[in-house]
Formats: sequence, C-alpha cells, structure tokens
Amino acid sequence: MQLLFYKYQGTGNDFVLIDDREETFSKNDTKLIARLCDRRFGIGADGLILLQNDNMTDFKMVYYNADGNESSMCGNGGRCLVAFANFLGVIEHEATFIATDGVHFAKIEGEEVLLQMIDVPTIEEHRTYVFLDTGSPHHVQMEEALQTLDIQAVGAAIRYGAPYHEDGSNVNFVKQLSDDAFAVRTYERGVEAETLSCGTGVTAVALAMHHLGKTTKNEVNLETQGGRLRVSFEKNGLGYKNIFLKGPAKQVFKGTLSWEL
Ligand SMILES: N[C@@H](CCC[C@H](N)C(=O)O)C(=O)O
Repeated sequence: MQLLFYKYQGTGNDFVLIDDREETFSKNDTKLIARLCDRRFGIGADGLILLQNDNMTDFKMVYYNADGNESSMCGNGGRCLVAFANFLGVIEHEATFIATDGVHFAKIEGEEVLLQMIDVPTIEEHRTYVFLDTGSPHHVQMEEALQTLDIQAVGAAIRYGAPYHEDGSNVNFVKQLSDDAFAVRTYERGVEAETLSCGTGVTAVALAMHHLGKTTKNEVNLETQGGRLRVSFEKNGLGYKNIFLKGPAKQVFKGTLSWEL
C-alpha cells in the first residue's frame, strides 16, 4: 500500500499533511504516526495532520503531535492545512473548518494565511509566569537571556513539573524587543523539544504581554526562531476575542512511501 503525503511548514513548524477525505488513513496507529514524523526513520515533522470532510464546514482538521498522539489545536498546522485545502481545490481564498477546539475562520492573503483563534476568556497570572489556553495550553514567562537559555532542559522541567505534570503544557520563553515586538522560543509538548515556531504559543504570548501591560498595542509582532508571525486581538472583559494569527504557510515537497516504513 502506498501513502501520498505533503510536507508543509509555517515559520519552520513543519507538518506531514494527508488528504484523508476517503478516511483510509490508520488514524489510531500511534506508532506509525510517530514513525512518519521521525526525522531519521521517517519523513520528519513536528506533527501530522489529516484533512477530512465535514458536514458543517469546509473540512475537518485532525492533529497529531510528533509522538503520534492526537492533541489539541495547532495554530501553525491550521494555517498550513488552509494552504493545503486551497492547493487541493477544497476551498478558494476563505474557509471555515472544524478542529478539536471548535470552528475556525481563515483567509489566504498572498503568501500568508490569517487564522482566527478561539476566544480566550481568562488568563491565570502567577508570580513568575502566566498560563492560558489558546486552543492548546501555554505557560509564558519572560527570559532576558533568551538566546543562551537551555530550552530543552528548562522547558522540559517546567512541562513535566508542578502544576502541569503528565498532561503537560507547552512552554514559551519571551524577551521584549520593542513596544509591539517580542522574541519567543517554545518548548512543545508532544514534540518534547524546542520547535522553530508555535502558533498557539505566539498567540498566548501576545495576549499575555498585553494582559501584563508590556504592550498597549492590539497587533503584536512575534519573532520566532523560524520567522515572524503577527497576532491581533480585542480585549473582552477579563479575556480576549477576535484573535487572529497571521503568517506564511508553504508547501515544501510531496512524496509517496510504502506502508512498511
Ligand atoms: N505547534 C503547534 C502547537 C501544537 C500542539 C502542542 N504541541 C500541544 O500538544 O499542545 C502550534 O503551532 O500551535
């Protein structure tokens, strides 16, 4: 049996995308998905995403982390899937799709994809960090020595430590660059390593920085290790609404592989 796959990346957060409208992919095969995402034994990616049919929206997004487990929302993956749906002819320049956290609206603007994220009703403020859920759970903390920080060691300690433990959280380290720009490095749960960019992560950072008064702007630039993303939002009581994530999403290559990888 042969598997046709496409490789996409959004600011260096990379994904194996599969057109699964016929629902033939072995979606519960954790080992297979982890193997496909493996950078030495497989194609190599931070995650794998299925594009499936949906009755109410243009398509359904099913997201797996590189460890092979189905997980919560992926912002960069969602943007890549919109570009893929356009490539397949499933959508033109606008779309709604269903993901694990609800319905998303998206728009293709040239080389970039604008993705509406779920509303964030509350933000937890702690002494040294902020925690919020932007479709996926995110720990956000300021870090002056951002470029020299051992993200693997410090990120893993926070991800597995209290209060997150087994369920875990993604961990974002942030340095302010100007009144509307922040540099971000993210340790991703389910990849269990730093990724070059995280869409739900930079969304969490933008909201957290506004919440903490580090910026008064409603559109913030986020410099990730893989490129620049922009997040816009409106304050809504204790939380935020009309949250949009924007940035590039590109096809890298496509391929076919045999089932016995
Ligand atoms: N890279 C993603 C986040 C993917 C989900 C995350 N690893 C988790 O399990 O919470 C993004 O761009 O948002």
